Amino acid sequence: MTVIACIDDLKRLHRKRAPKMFYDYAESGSYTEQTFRDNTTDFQKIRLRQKVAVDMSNRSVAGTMIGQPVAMPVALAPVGMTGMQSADGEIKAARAAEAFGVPFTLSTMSICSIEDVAAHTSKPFWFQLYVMRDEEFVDNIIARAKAAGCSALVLTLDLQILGQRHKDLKNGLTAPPRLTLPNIVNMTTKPAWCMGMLGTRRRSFGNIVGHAKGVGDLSSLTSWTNEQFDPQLDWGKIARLREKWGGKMILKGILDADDARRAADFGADAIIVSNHGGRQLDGALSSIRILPSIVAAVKGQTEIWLDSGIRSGQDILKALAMGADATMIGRSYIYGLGAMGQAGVTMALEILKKELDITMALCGERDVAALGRHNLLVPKDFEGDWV
Ligand SMILES: Cc1cc2nc3c(=O)[nH]c(=O)nc-3n(C[C@H](O)[C@H](O)[C@H](O)COP(=O)(O)O)c2cc1C
Ligand SMILES: O=C(O)C(=O)c1ccccc1
Repeated sequence: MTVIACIDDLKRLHRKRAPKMFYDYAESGSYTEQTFRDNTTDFQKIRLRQKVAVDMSNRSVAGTMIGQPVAMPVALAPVGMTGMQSADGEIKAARAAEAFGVPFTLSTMSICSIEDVAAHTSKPFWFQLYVMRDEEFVDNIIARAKAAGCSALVLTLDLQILGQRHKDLKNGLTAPPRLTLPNIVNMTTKPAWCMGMLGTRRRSFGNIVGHAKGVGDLSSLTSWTNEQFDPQLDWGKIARLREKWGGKMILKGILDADDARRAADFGADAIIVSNHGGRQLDGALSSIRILPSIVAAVKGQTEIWLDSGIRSGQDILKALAMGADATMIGRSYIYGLGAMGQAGVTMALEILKKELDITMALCGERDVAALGRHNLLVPKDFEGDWV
């Protein structure tokens, strides 16, 4: 029996158990992967201030996100093709999140459809929207998310055109996912994954097949995305989308203080400081490094959440202490899913919560709401002197 102690252990198992093309898809950053690497290494540059001889009983890591109670300030970020990491992956992840008490976000590019996930969960989840050129499709998917009872719309703004990930190109990753011979050969070495996939009919984009124009065409992820996604998305369109949706709206992919101000003035219920896990603009700063400038610009006007690079409870604590109101995780739960299905997602959440709680105690804090810069040792030049 392998003991799973940390997220990295789940990552190793994910790599072993899922087909190379899908593990690579999850583990990729765009181009040189500089931003992808910075996301994790920048967290490591921040250190923690130990405090002793303070009462550490009765601790709580619970909080709220857009008014909804959460077991810890962590939500599952939208991840496309989750259902290729493990059969029916979106349903498994949503169920694990629901049982744990944290929000789940379903991607537009999911394998299980909105209706599939709604049928297999009992609490509302959030829906992430990618704005397509086909307006009828967009209207329709918003209506479907409403009908399924989704309690927030997460509008992603940083991927109207796809940053190239070299591994996907080399592995021949297509949209929707189809198998080439080398990929089939690799899959024969992943028997549990194959059994899972043979046991489900959910193997294509569940929200899209039969809904979006041209979706039947088999092309690379890059060309397909660029054909489907609306390159004209701007603040005017965002306002019209909010009218159509009529509920809570979260803007994802903010990485600039001026954009954050614009989003706050717009009245976003939350913004997600994110570089898409290093998968889009290679060369952008890590989320944790840009966070202080965004906190300075809009703290208190809208909730500020952060994702990109969180791999431990210590990282969550650092993000909160740097001024984020909450966090999101992508790969940290995807590794769990690829390693052990629903139980692996639960395990990832348990690991993060335990790490967050213990680290908080060692910092002399009893409540995540009390975390702040006083808990951190940040190098003087951390934010950098960029001009
Ligand atoms: C495999 C993969 C697929 C993703 N798909 C989507 C998506 O469909 N929609 C979206 O808004 N973000 C997507 N993201 C970005 C995540 O929501 C999130 O911003 C990112 O994973 C955070 O970085 P982390 O993986 O280091 O936690 C994806 C990320 C990964 C790793
Ligand atoms: O891979 C991604 O990061 C992503 O968001 C995406 C983009 C196009 C299709 C599927 C997922």
